[in-house]
Amino acid sequence: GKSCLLHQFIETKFKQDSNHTIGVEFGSRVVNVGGKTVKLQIWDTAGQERFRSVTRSYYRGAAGALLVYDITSRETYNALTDWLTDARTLASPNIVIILCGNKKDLDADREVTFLEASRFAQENELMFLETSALTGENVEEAFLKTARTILNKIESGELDPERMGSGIQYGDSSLRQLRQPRGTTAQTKQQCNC
Ligand SMILES: Nc1nc2c(ncn2[C@@H]2O[C@H](COP(=O)(O)OP(=O)(O)OP(=O)(O)O)[C@@H](O)[C@H]2O)c(=O)[nH]1
Repeated sequence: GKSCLLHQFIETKFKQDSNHTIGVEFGSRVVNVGGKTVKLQIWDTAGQERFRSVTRSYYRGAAGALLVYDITSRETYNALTDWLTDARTLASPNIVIILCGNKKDLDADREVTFLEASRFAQENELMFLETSALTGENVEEAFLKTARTILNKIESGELDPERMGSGIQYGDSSLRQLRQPRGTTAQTKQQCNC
């Protein structure tokens, strides 16, 4: 459901006749997160094993990741451990990961319970949501939750955007003050206006 989730997030509609992704595709959307304008650049990687060597090169420099399985397929759930290992070893150790149990609309065909997956998420320090790329349920939330958590980590100093491979780039140099206390930022702005 990766391509359909990305399409739903960017176009706000369900992608009919989605084919297997060849290698990697790309999408971006500008969003507002906590009053800040953020451009999210998203890589949609192929899930098929034959593309693994290509997709592995795209982990580096990612600030966040959506780890997706299909709630109607235990096989996709069982594969999560391998995908998670790849994400943690190939991306930054600070990477923010949200687990998405997709195809929430197909509850009658469910093979993985919400409780089981939320336990897995908790054990592995992942955020967790069940989504539906078909109805759009929780899709925006999944991307925005990831963006908000990344931004919070910058504000708390846990994540340094200036570090090589952080996956974050300021669009405007004044935003570098993101890590300063709120009062300081306002004061600096005032000084600039003089
Ligand atoms: N019912 C339902 N079907 C979905 C949903 N999301 C995706 N699908 C279907 O699941 C199939 C695979 O979706 P994709 O988004 O192409 O999956 P993918 O993860 O990008 O696949 P790869 O590129 O091969 O890794 C397609 O037939 C979609 O129509 C959903 O939320 N609900």
